[in-house]
Amino acid sequence: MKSAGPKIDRNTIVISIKDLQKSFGEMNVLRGIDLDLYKGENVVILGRSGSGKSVLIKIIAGLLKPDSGMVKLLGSEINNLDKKELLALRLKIGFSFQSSALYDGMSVWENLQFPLVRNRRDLTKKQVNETIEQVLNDVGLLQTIDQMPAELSGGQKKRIGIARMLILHPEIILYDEPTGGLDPVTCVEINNLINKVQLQYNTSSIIITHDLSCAKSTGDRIVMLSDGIFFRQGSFEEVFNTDDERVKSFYNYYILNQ
Ligand SMILES: Nc1ncnc2c1ncn2[C@@H]1O[C@H](COP(=O)(O)OP(=O)(O)OP(=O)(O)O)[C@@H](O)[C@H]1O
Repeated sequence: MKSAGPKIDRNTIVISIKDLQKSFGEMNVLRGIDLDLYKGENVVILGRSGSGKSVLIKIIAGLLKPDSGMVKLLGSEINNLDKKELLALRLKIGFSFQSSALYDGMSVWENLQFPLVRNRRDLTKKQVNETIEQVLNDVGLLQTIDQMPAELSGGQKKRIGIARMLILHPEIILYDEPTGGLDPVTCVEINNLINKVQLQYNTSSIIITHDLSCAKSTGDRIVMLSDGIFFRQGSFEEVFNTDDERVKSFYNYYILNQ
């Protein structure tokens, strides 16, 4: 069970998705997805490999076009925005990629400085340095400031990836398999960081994963994706306290693969 979380504002919807559909040829990957994400909430989308989680998050991020349906981010329907408006909106959305997506040829400081100065030309050198140090401190890795990505562990790279996203203070964060490829102890650290970010940066997040521990500790709400629809949702306990074979088989699959 997730420990005491933030106050969720159920009067403010930051992501609204209605009847979203996406096919590739004959394959109907998303067959009518509806979801409202409330301000301050972390929603975990759980689904087996190939269930369409990445396709969904790419559509929300505006990287992939749906066949039909609607996605509203912070009150704006993304299909109705021109390129400039979409870019401005994207600045309010943080993407935490599975791969961390750091620039290998740049130090940690440079990896953070690059997006910051590109988007905040108003900052002085001193403010840039202070902002970088603050965000590195928040993810617990100030000591890596001069290191290169190749010198970091997988968990540290994930943290720096999260720091690079946080440096622009996003309102919404999309996490793609945040604990993918990490050992169980490092997974717990990343889960704790996701919760800390939610509280400290007042973010609302969608977390896609097939890691039940991650879902349990970070999700204020869990939705389960299978056969192109969300077939079950609620707290972790509500979702898993069932005889539904699709839920039980997911659970068994997870336990077997630990
Ligand atoms: N650009 C594409 N062209 C054709 N098929 C695609 C494309 N992107 C995804 N698919 C298909 O859509 C289905 C869902 O893929 P997706 O990557 O969303 O799964 P996932 O739930 O994220 O899986 P995993 O947990 O393994 O990352 C898969 O069958 C995949 O092959």
